[in-house]
Amino acid sequence: DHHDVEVVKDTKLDSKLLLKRSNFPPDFMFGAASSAYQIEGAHDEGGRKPSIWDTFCHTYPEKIKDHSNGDVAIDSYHRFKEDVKVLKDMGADVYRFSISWPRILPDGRGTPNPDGIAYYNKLIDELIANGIKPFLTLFHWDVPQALEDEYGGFLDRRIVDDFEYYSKVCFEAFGDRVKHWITLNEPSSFTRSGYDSGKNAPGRCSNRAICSAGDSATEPYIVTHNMLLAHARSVKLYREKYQDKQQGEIGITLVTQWMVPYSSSLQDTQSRMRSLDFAYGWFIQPLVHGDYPFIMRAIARERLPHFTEEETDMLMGSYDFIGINYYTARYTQGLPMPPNPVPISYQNDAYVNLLEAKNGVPIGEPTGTWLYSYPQGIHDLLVYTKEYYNNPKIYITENGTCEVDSDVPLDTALNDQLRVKYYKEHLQQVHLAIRKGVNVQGYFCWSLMDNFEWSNGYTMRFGLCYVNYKDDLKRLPKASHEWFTDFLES
Ligand SMILES: OC[C@@H]1[C@@H](O)[C@H](O)[C@@H](O)c2nnnn21
Repeated sequence: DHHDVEVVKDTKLDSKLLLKRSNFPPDFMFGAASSAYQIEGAHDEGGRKPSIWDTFCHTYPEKIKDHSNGDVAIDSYHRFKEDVKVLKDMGADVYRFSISWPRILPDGRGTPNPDGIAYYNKLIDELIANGIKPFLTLFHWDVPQALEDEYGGFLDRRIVDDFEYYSKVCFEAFGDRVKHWITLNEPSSFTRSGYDSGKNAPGRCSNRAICSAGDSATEPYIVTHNMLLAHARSVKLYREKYQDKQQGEIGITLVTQWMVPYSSSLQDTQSRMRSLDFAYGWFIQPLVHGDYPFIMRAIARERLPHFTEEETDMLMGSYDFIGINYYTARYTQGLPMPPNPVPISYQNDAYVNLLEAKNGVPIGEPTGTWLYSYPQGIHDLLVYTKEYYNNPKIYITENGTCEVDSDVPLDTALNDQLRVKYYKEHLQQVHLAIRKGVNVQGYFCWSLMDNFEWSNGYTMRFGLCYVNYKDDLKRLPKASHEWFTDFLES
């Protein structure tokens, strides 16, 4: 009756009004995220030696859309004080950034580089002096080239010891002031793009037209196994040697697109779960329940490594929080599985078509890139994680959208109303998930500034701030930066 309609209307209206910072839990942390190779530059300064991304961009410039690289990036190595001021003026509580492993340990191991330690100490001290808590990612894809040369990086079990030592150096150097640690950023993206499709460093895959070496049917599973073990050893070290004294927390950042069945057919609904298991369960299932998803064991069989009992004990529960990166969604269409499947690739093992549109209608608001805005997906992924994976403490360690770089006038480029809309709609969905009991305690925009977008170079802009690549990398706030500043005061 009339009253009910009013209630429904008010509730709907309410969700719009609710979007105030003060309607999030009082200790909920808001901020922005970045990563070393994408922002620092100074690729051969201060003792830093190449990572696999330096090598990848210099060796295969044609694999980067604009043939660019991170040699200079947005020069945050020299401008970090300016970056911190942008965060401070915005009212950010936290800033997530990553440490460049080959800046701390130029040869991947051995004596720490004092200039590298000094740089991150200056950045951490600048953040704390401005009342901003640092969230540190130890690994955001930049494997030291020295370790890639010596034993193939994450393809070899030896990297577990080297990653543990690198973690130790960072816990020792920064742990007195850094209370939030993330071991790995998106191991699935690193594995899939580096060893299955080959489109990112180190550029390995089965297709010899794209990659000079690699095996998409086996290497993704080996690399992921070593990444999970490296993560678990780093957490074990922190808990045994540093956590009591330093009182910090440690976790991992995972990512998945949200998956929506293309139709209500059994084949498509099953393919939705299979896609989530292959993309997300590959990591969160071992971390929470101690082994890979059953469907992966059933399909990948002998190509999927096993954990020893000791490794399972070390892995299960090896997180104080789960970081979740969310951007977009896909429709899933199940593919028939042949009676005697021939191993081709990790991607093929999932027997799914991921589709960006249905009957010509995109799954979400398009951006001209792989990213379609599907706000409900962040809510669904959060509720799914709560229900299937023991209701962990969660930080949204990345969420954001992009525009394709173009020659539009500067004031047009700065008026990023699509990003304002994206943040409003996704924050509303995060708030709804919190109201449903999901234990989300922080949210990081990707990204603070436009920066080097991996194989898309500088052609995709994700920043709350515009970086003028044609005018000394000047930082200019976009409309979304203004909106977020107002939101953080609301
Ligand atoms: O593509 C935009 C961003 C990258 O810039 C980040 O480095 C990466 O962690 C990520 N994962 N998903 N989306 N992203």
